[in-house]
Amino acid sequence: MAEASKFLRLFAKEQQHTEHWLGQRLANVAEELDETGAYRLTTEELAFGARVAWRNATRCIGRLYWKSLHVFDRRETTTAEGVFEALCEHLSFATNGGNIRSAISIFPEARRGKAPVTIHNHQLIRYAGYKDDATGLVIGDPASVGFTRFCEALGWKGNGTAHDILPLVVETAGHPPAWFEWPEAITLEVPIEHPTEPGITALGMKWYAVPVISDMRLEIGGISYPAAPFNGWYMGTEVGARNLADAGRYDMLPKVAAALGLDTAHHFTLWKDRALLELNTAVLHSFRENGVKMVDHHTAAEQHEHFERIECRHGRKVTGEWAWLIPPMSPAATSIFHKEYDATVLKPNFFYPEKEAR
Ligand code: HEM
Ligand SMILES: N=C(Nc1cccc(CNC[C@@H]2CCCN2)c1)c1cccs1
Repeated sequence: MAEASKFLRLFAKEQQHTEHWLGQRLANVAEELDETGAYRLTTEELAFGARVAWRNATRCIGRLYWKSLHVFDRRETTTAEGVFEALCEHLSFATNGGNIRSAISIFPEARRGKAPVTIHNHQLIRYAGYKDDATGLVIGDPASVGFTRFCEALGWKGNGTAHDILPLVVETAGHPPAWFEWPEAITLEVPIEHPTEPGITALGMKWYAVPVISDMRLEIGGISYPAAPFNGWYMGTEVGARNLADAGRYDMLPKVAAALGLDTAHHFTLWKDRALLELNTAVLHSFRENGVKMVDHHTAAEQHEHFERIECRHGRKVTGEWAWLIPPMSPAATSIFHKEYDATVLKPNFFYPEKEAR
């Protein structure tokens, strides 16, 4: 009841409900908890809770837009086919022809610690990774090798290319995991081209438009929603400085450096930094050319500053995790680097499944 009343007080305060309304709501919830050991949020309370969970996400640089999160209340959807259909609708709404809109789909809450719906994907759209155990070579995304093998064990078969989109794998109570191939029409991708270096374009890189995190648990007022996939748009460095650059991911820096004719024999030529810069330039250029929303890390940092000012103006303390808020490229060139952040984890919030300490 403590978590419930804390959340409902927050809801009443920020939505300007009267003391009378709060008294009534708390009495009803107390009765529901007494009778059934659980209580149910209204759709309005659920949507407010999901938006505040984003506002409280200490690692998120994109929180300025927390109020505009579109919430799909899918608490009545309990079949695998229903989940797939709901997520196709979510992806279409979010993609919006490239003018990406932030959204979350919230499936039924856990009951007695059991999840009625489990989504096994880390992200709804992600590339497969095929590892040859003999040579150790990987085709595709090395981060997906384990999940790719899981999908193959379920009967899924990819085309063995570096950009095979993995299926949705959803498990509902009492049934084995089911997999579903996403319809072509809703998996928008962007070919990565460099505005002036044809050698980089010739590398044939591409990335998907919409990141949808589908393996985090949403907690609101003591209720846990284990399946609550949410999407925003990408910050360019996520694709250009990590997914395509990391040695443990697509490891493209040596190839980009070769395309630029750089001297890679010594660190002091800063060839890695020059390759990173041109790769990230290509990523931002390509998303913009294709009309797919993406934010550069300087603009994102400014937007976070704006978020901080608004939160202070509303008398709310800003919480943040510095090491995650700073971008992986030129961090000290953004204002975030030169500030300290209170890493307190407020609720509602998003957690990794095991509710591990963060
Ligand atoms: C709208 C555009 C958005 C942008 C540009 C953005 C940007 C980011 C970035 C760059 C990260 C760090 C990710 C990493 O380093 O792997 C992050 C983390 C996070 N974001 Fe956002 N975000 C956006 C929207 C959202 C939305 C809509 C939600 C939820 C409703 C959200 C919740 C989170 C959470 C929970 C984390 C931490 C993830 C973790 O702990 O692994 N973000 N965001
Ligand atoms: N732009 C985004 N990026 C993002 C947000 C949260 C989590 C992640 C994935 N983070 C995990 C990876 C893998 C290790 C470090 N980063 C990406 C968004 C994804 C969904 C909504 S916004």
